[in-house]
Amino acid sequence: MQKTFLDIAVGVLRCENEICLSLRQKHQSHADHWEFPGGKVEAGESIEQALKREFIEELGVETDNWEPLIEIPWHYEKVSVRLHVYQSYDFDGTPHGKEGQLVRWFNQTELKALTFPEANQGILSALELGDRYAISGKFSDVEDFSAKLAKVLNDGIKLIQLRAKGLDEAEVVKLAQENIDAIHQAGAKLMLNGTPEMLGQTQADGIQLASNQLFAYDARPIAQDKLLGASTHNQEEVEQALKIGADFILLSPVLPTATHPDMEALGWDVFREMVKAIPVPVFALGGMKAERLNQGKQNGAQGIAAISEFWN
Ligand SMILES: Nc1nc2c([nH]c(=O)n2[C@@H]2O[C@H](COP(=O)(O)OP(=O)(O)OP(=O)(O)O)[C@@H](O)[C@H]2O)c(=O)[nH]1
Repeated sequence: MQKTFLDIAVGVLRCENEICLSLRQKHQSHADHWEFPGGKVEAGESIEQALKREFIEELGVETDNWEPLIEIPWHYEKVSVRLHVYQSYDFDGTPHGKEGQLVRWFNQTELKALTFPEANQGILSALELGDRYAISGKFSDVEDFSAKLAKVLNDGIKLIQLRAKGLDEAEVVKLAQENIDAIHQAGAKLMLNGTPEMLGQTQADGIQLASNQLFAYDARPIAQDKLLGASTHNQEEVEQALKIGADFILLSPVLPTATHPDMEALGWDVFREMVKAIPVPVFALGGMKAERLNQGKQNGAQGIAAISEFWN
């Protein structure tokens, strides 16, 4: 039976590096869990109207300029919710708990140690990941790799996947270690296209599992404080990725691509419908150009991923 979702407007209110949270109260579901303020969207209301109303009612602040961050469908035992998560830096007044709830500002690192309702994992990932994901392409030698990487970092890209099909595992590990400081100094994160064992030998931030690796696991194969990316092409792979606790998903090919000419492109309509059912950030891959970023976001993507567009 198709379950109906309750539409919930959820607001990530930001001030410089900090985010405003409130603590759910004893009489509520998820008591003593932190949450991003918000609540049920009333009939006839837009998400933005619901957010403005909730922030006045619950926190006593006027807010404006809400921008979509991520949409999260989630089935709790007694209720199914669709969290429409928006963010804004624009508010007037000092947020305070008008309904007796504790309200506090936290920086992004502190968020990781807090207890949230389960559905919020995808919000935390969306806040952590940027909107461009660069995948390494061809390089002639180690110097060439570092030069191409420097350009990616200089372009402000914060998420990079080391994918080097011609190298063996030890060489990939070595390449990762040689470049990790430059990546971290630029405030970026490195994903290894490889195995959990390889991750353990480096200071990389996570692994990107290829679609055919996803089925080798029954549960999350790496620690919670590392990032698990999953590469997928269809519904079955997406479900497996979620089963093993992927923090984010790459879905491809969205558009026809020269690197995989044999694969039929999903197209934006199918991509958008699939993303609607996925509770973690999804990057669009396949035929992506920088100018497609907005189109990707309008179709529900966290952002776009590409090899040739970013690595040259
Ligand atoms: N505002 C907010 N709601 C969230 C978050 N995460 C999350 O799963 N939810 C869920 O979305 C619903 C929010 O609805 P609500 O805010 O109108 O409900 P409520 O406080 O009266 O709590 P209730 O669930 O006890 O009815 C709850 O089921 C809540 O657990 C979040 O970060 N912020």
